[in-house]
Amino acid sequence: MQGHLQKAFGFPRYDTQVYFEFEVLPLGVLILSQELGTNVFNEIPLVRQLILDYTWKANLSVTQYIETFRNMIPRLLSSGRMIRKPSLLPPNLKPLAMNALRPCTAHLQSLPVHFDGQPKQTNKPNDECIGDWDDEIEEPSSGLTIPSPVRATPLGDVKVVLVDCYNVLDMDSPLTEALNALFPPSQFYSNPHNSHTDIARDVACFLGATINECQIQQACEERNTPPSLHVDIQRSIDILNQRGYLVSLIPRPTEAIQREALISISGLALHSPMDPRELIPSWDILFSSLEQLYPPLRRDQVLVVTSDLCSVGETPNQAGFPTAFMKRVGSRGERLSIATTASTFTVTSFDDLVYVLSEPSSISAPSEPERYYRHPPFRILDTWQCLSQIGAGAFGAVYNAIEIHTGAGVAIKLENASHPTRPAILPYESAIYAQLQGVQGIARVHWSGREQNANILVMNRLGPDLEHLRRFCRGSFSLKTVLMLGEQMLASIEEIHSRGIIVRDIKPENYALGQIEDYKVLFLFDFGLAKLFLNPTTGKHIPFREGRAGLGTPRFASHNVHFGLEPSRRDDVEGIGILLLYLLHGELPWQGICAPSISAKLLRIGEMKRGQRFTQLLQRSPKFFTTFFEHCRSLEFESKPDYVYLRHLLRDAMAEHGWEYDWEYDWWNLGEQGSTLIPEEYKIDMRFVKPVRHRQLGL
Ligand SMILES: Nc1ncnc2c1ncn2[C@@H]1O[C@H](COP(=O)(O)OP(=O)(O)OP(=O)(O)O)[C@@H](O)[C@H]1O
Repeated sequence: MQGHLQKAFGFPRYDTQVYFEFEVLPLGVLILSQELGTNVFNEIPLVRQLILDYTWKANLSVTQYIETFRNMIPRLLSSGRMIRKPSLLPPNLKPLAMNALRPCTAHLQSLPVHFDGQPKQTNKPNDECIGDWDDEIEEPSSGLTIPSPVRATPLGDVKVVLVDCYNVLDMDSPLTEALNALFPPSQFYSNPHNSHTDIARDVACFLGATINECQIQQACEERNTPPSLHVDIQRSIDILNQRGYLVSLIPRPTEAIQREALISISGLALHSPMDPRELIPSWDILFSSLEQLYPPLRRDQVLVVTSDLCSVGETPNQAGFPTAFMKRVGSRGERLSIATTASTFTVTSFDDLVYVLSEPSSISAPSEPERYYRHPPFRILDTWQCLSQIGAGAFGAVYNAIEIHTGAGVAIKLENASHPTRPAILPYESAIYAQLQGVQGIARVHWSGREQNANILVMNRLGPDLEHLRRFCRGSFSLKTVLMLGEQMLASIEEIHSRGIIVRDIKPENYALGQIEDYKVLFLFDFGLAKLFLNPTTGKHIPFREGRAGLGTPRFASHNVHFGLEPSRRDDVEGIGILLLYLLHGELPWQGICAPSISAKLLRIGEMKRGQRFTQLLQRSPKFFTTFFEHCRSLEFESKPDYVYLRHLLRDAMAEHGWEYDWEYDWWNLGEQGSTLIPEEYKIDMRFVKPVRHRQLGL
């Protein structure tokens, strides 16, 4: 998030203590922050970025309002027409937010990683079958489907229709009139598409401020205009009553005058078992009061109709109620209808609702919020907002997300936890990550677990991967960059091996640079094929086996793997050697060869790696590569590679050319204007990144 903002606006980098709280609430309140309280207008770029990322079109207009409203503020303040109010965020949200943020890595650490491969589970993958043993780029798998958390509830049993009062009343009408009286339209705002009253109202909500509420109220009272009812409400309530439904209200903060309007609706049961100042209803309290009034009552007999399905607090779905998400088409209410969680169905008016209740079979297509859940934006555990998809792998998808309460950028890997044919890999990968936490060059894991029907892994967001960068650097890297990268790869693989894990899938797509302060550090990710090579109890090495199916990516696999030998540490190290050759030359001799079948092709590549073509490749590469591969290929199956020796080879090559390990890769400092070859989407404004002294890799 921070990098993103820096990139987009040259926005100053925030220290980690600063955090933003934002939530889209029905009133259009967008962002509330303790830190922002006194200087909110400087944060407009932030808000705009949030809105862009959220892609909730509805709120784009709110930003426009804010920007326009800025100009009004000094006048309003000096005229005494505006006062500041404390945050509108209900206090009960804060503990919730903080709980969600509690670091969960402790839990991760306790996850068992089973000896010799994948975790013991019923749909346990066989490592023979999960191999990515195909050099071709595959189409991403057919998309992730995360079933709705609540099964479409048969509505035949519904007895109570619990309606959000914002769906009943046109809350805008009196305020619009009052504000019109207070601020003549021509005075502040000239955009014909938005009235100044909209601006004032929305920005007041946004700021947690009130535009001289007394005056507005006075103006409302003078006109004696309670909010009008949405046109379809009375007729629909009458029909529902006739059909035996009880129509009741979800209590919301309503002014006396609004309550008056509500009372005027015949057939609407008015009772407020909760404190109406609570923005988020407590469903338990609400239900128990309904239960007392209309016993016996089950939760699936209470249909909640709301235009606010933000996943703040417990959602009605989670509380066990069937839910109708009401998105009024063509009204201001449509703009403010927000759903980040699933509902049982969606309606656009009370007429629709009446129809659906009489014809429950008409609910066929999944409701809109379910689609939200599958396609960003959607939210996980009220803590991470998924903004866009950044990648898809064999297992599922990876999303670009932000941690809502800190603004930190994270990547979220998701897989369908109960795919009928595909085994679940992510819990296994999470356990591997847990084992590797703290290793330099391994992304920090924020949380992993299962939510609804998805396995989830939340980790630090990384920057461009090496394949991406190679293409941007015109196909290959300089020797100096290759050496610097190689040294980091060897340093991290040594630590990974020291924790009993072999990676078995070394490839440029699995190495990426970090972000923000780690922008020069190389990270290894994707441990879907990683494996424990030491038995954690006995410390014994996995047994040597032959006739194994291929695993990993053939282009970078060691020659042994092509001939069916069980991979071990030596194969990871050889994979790094092959990867370095690839980065240096931009290609490998076995790319694009033809063979009658895949197995013939794999055998052919293996032969090339053992034969003349490999020797020729080494001959046209710097000398140290020959020594590097001699060492790798002299290792026994269980031998520990001499990482220090290999790194010395790279260091010596650097020294030979008089280069220092200065972390200045090819993609930095090119050209006189300091232009870089970093892919556009990863560019960061270096003015806002503290100078980082990366720790020299010790030998
Ligand atoms: N921490 C991260 N930060 C940023 N992007 C990431 C992160 N993790 C994964 N990605 C992106 O998601 C893509 C897929 O992730 P990953 O490689 O872990 O999945 P996979 O299914 O194992 O992939 P493959 O099948 O290609 O091996 C990556 O290529 C990368 O672009």
